[in-house]
Amino acid sequence: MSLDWGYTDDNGPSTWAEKYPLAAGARQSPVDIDTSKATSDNSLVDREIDWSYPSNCSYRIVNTGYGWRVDTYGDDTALSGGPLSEVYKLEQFHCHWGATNDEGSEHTVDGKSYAAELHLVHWNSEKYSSFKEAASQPDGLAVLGVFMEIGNADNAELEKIISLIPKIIHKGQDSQASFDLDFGSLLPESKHYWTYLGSLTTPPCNECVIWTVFKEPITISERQLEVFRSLKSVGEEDAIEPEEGKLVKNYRPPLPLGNRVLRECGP
Ligand SMILES: CCCSc1c(F)c(F)c(S(=O)(=O)NC)c(F)c1F
Ligand SMILES: [Zn+2]
Repeated sequence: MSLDWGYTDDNGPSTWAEKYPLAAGARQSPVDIDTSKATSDNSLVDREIDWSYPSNCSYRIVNTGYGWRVDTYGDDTALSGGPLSEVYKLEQFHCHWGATNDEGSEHTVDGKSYAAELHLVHWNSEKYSSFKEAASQPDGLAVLGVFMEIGNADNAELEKIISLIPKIIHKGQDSQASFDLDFGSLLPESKHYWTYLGSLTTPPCNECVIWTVFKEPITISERQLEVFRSLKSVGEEDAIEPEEGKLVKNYRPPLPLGNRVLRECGP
């Protein structure tokens, strides 16, 4: 069964606008972060970006066919400050990666790619009554982007998620788990970031995201990244060869920033 969209030559990012016209919009993500174009904004410093996540929660991890996604039950989560005028709740987090370690992030910095990029997706629960409604509004979602670079050691917090991946190798499989997750360890120590107005980086590419991309990467080991690449984009019932259907990459290359403002907080 052919996918409506994906990351192969036949259905990849260059074809998305044929079925998802928003993908051709002027407020698309990701972008290349040209650091020479970033402008400092004291209002970002005055209202420090702040988050609160539970240390222990039950989560659902699912193979979407485009990667893994951890659904959080965001009642006692909160993201505020920085570029945000309201309080946002965490809906889910997921990751984008490439076939080799020299590609994989969606945002790039002065043309440099990282090996992967973690996205924590929040929705404006102060203004809107559901995630679905928020995803259709220009200030509906707030996504934290965290670059991931290869390190020698495993990332202990990510390992709690990665250990569940063998249970969701095929599209549509999911696993319920209750574990302590220190979200703080999934975010860099430095709160320095770039921010701009953008979109979902996957179809339907709604232009509903206030992006906050942290300057400091976190680390992931090569072994952990290989586990990501073992996920399959097809269901267990799809009879294919063992090496076929592997999700070796799921990133969208950068789109033009155009006349959008790119602001930064911190050097
Ligand atoms: C209607 C959206 C379904 S939830 C979702 C998602 F599945 C996704 F992949 C991204 S992303 O664009 O890839 N990363 C920021 C999102 F932002 C999301 F909100
Ligand atoms: Zn994403």
